[in-house]
Amino acid sequence: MALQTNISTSHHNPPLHLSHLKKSTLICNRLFTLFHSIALILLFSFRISSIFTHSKLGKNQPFIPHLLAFISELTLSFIWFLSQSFLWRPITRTVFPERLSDHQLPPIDVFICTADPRAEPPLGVMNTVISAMALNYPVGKLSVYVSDDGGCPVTLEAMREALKFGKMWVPFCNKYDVKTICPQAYFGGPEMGDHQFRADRQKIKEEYESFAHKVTKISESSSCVSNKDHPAIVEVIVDESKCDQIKMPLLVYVSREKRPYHPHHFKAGALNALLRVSSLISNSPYILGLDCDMYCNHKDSARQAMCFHLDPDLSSSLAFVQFPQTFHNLSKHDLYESEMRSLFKTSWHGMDGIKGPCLSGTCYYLKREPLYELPLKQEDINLEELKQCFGSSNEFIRSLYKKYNSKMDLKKDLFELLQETKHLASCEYENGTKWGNEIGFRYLSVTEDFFTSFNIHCKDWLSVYHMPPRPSFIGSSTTNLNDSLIQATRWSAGLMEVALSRYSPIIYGPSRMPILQSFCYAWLSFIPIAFIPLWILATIPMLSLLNDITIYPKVKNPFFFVFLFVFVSSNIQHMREIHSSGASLQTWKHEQRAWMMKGITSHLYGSTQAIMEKLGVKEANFLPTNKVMNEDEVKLHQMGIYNFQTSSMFLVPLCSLVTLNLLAFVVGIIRMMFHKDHIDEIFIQTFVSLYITLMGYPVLEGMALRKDKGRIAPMISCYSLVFSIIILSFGKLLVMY
Ligand SMILES: O=c1ccn([C@@H]2O[C@H](COP(=O)(O)OP(=O)(O)O[C@H]3O[C@H](CO)[C@@H](O)[C@H](O)[C@H]3O)[C@@H](O)[C@H]2O)c(=O)[nH]1
Ligand SMILES: [Mn+2]
Repeated sequence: MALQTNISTSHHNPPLHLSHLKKSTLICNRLFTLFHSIALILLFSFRISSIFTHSKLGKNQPFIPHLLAFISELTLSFIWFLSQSFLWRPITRTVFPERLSDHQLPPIDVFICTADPRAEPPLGVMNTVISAMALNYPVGKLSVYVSDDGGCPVTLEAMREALKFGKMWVPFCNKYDVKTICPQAYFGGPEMGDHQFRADRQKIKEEYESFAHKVTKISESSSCVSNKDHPAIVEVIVDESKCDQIKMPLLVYVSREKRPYHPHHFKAGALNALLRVSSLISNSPYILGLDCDMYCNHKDSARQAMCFHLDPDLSSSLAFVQFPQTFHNLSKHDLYESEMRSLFKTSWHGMDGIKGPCLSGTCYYLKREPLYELPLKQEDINLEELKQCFGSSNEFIRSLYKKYNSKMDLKKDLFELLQETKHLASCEYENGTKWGNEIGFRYLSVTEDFFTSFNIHCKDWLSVYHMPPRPSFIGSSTTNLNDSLIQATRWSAGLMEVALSRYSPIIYGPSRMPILQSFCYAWLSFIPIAFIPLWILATIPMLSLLNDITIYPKVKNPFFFVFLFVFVSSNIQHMREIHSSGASLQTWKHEQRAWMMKGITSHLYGSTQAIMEKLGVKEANFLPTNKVMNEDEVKLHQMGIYNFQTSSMFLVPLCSLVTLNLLAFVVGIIRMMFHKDHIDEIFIQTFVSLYITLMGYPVLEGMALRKDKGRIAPMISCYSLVFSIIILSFGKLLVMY
């Protein structure tokens, strides 16, 4: 297919990167937005007139159901409207890293966060560490920091082993130009090459196995647990067993001080401690942020990122280069939408065409500078003021104005330096400073990536999204309903914390960034409010049907086609998006289902959590997702069968709503059969119930047909029955108003 592309280049000669804009997609998107908007305006006009004339509708036409239906339509339209900003100007990019020479490359500090050795097995974390050390980058310009929020001695011990193994692994990767630089992933792949290579590969494989065995063994010990009460630990890992012939990136272990009752601000707190500690040790101007399960899968990602960071036209205003998150454990039926396709394959490209994608927590190359707001001119520098802002450490403040440290001074003052870093990683250090509020990663929300990113963009920084054909980073995604819903609840809470704060993008954004960009951020922060229309649509049409109330236009009414158009057009838009990101139509079904399931449960609970935090009745919480695989679970996941082993809090609403809609559908059909003249009136409502029943079919199957471990337990079905009765009695109230 011939693509009409608009290419814009950087002014480096020859260019370091190109960006492509597909004009045809752009025109198509905008026309679509136009037609859909017109349909929505017509739909509102129907609603408004039917609400205002409801008194004329007769005694069977109460007001509340119409009002609720209108609220659901308004909310959905609002979300839809904001989401159009992502389709305004999507772009893609190409880079030419071979045009950069080694001496140009700036130093990079890699930050790897881990929090819980039980949920995040140390062997997996070490694979990430090793893959980062094997990046194709000048050795002296790469430092790897591990933040261990678990404060676990096993992680430290594992790092010593990782450095030893790394000394064999990195030369092997260099010698054979190995692409998969994460050992675990590499040995899971095919083996190709000549005799010499096979022999070397076999040798290094044995070394890896022995390393993996050691780490697994120490991970089984009773000391492999989280410690929530300990002083700061900072250690530069050195390998004494071999002389220092093989140069390796600097490897540093950091576990900030933890005390019960002292708020530690989860991952953002860990990252800020790393920012300070690393500034005394290597102080590189760029940071590669990684979650502990996200290994480097492309040795050139750092060089690719530098194609943007070193472009003379872009450099001074570019805050970060974001790569997509990709996952090794997806199933071809992505039941729980763990792939986050819409974000990484659509939304981020869209934002990239405005002022850049949102920071995504991991897989980013971020400049240090946007996290600090420093007085740039020498005469503006006031030490006291700086201390109030950045804390009491003179050493740290000096680092702010210093170029990165070379390894030379490091050896000399290591002891003193480490003392100071412990002070920087202590609980007390941030007291009374601006850390987490105006500098560093922000604490307001448990989705620290989202909120920090919003702050950076508000200050007019740019970002870039780069999605090379070979994934640069690969991690593990959630593979069961329970983990997915818990994770979605945390995200919902985090996003709503921002949406409900004074930094709400819809209010705080427009004066500080292009309007379309603030719409993108607003859309992201308002994702959770989808619970409102979803709950309404799952209950009101169904209850109205059961209680003889008509809330949608009759088939003969011209507005019927407006509703039909809106429904069909929004789904076609979704399908078109899926198609253009290369996924199959199955994905449409799975994404619709996941959206409904998460909307009914996670978004509701997350929003409630955020509201309770706002009222001061509950504290924020960050439960790391589980990265340990269970064989039965993996099987179900690969076969595309839902695993309903989760709490009743999640299951009961789902079971009740699906069953009630099935009931309503049956009642609707019976009524249509016996009173042909009713078809006209109840057609849409019956259809809504059918649609929800079909979307919820796996739930019905889980309740009634399945016998395996992943089914829905009979006890849950009993609770659901009780809950359904409550909903039905609520329906009786509706009729009255
Ligand atoms: O108190 C904490 C909690 C978590 N983490 C680390 O944060 C990372 C992300 O946590 P994970 O449990 O994997 O959460 P996910 O939901 O998978 O993470 C997504 O969402 C987070 C925000 O909620 C972002 O920070 C992540 O980058 C993004 O991948 C992991 O490396 C954890 O070790 C900490 O360092 N300290
Ligand atoms: Mn994760």
